[in-house]
Amino acid sequence: MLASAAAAAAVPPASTSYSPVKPSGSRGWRTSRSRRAARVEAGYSQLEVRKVTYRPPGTEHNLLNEINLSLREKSFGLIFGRSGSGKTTLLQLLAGLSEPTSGSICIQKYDDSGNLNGKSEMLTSQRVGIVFQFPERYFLADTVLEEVTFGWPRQKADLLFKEQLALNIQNAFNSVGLKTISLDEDPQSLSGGFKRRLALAIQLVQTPDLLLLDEPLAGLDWKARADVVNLLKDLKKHHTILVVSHDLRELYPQVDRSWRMQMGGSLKEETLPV
Ligand SMILES: Nc1ncnc2c1ncn2[C@@H]1O[C@H](COP(=O)(O)OP(=O)(O)OP(=O)(O)O)[C@@H](O)[C@H]1O
Repeated sequence: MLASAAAAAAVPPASTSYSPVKPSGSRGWRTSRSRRAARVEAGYSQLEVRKVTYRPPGTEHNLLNEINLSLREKSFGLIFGRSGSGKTTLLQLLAGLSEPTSGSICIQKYDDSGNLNGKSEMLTSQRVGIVFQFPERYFLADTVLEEVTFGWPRQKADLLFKEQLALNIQNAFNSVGLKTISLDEDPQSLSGGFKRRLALAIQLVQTPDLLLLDEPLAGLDWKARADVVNLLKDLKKHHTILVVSHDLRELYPQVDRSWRMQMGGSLKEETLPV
């Protein structure tokens, strides 16, 4: 079954319907204003991490210390640094998997002149998609469709909701270049590059505003690496992407801003040493 043709037909039956779509009021970098108003509004939004410190519960040392970072929408940020410096820990905070000990993570709107436009909004986990290192190791389902919808809360859904879900699947598969694969295929039978595409699609179905990727090229052969880099180049046109990686040279052309995570958990903006 082709993804583009099959998405609607493949939507789960009513008895096991899914709820992947976030409440409309909290979606997008948009503020709480109406969608129509947002469309005519100029300006831009950016992710702002302000003085974030993190100390795991029950421990005595901070893993992250007063982290500041801002990333404008539809741009590509990269965090690099030595192993164990705290890069993944920061991604986990941004994804809402753990909470900062102090500081805030929010979205701030600006007008065209760079002046604040309204209050900042806390970044909620529903607005973030995260792809962990070696995501294919966590594939559990027997088919691509089940993998994409796996873990979604199950509840009664109306036809409109199902149509939206089918559309989200179709859009996600189109944007990662998977529109020709069969939704019945075993995810483990896909090539290395296609598995990474699938992992991205799984996140994109939920229409996140911020996409976090931990070592997206790790473990891939040269061809698949080039494939994923090209994909990220395309995704950047419509998404805000923050990557943690040691593969600086390959990602360099896509990078708008970069930071070095230093041992001791402080972050410093720095151009890539390539
Ligand atoms: N909950 C925790 N409690 C105590 N220490 C932790 C906890 N989580 C992570 N650490 C430690 O924090 C440090 C930072 O880990 P993290 O995985 O964020 O580093 P990293 O920069 O992403 O490393 P790598 O490049 O190897 O992936 C490590 O020494 C790790 O063992």
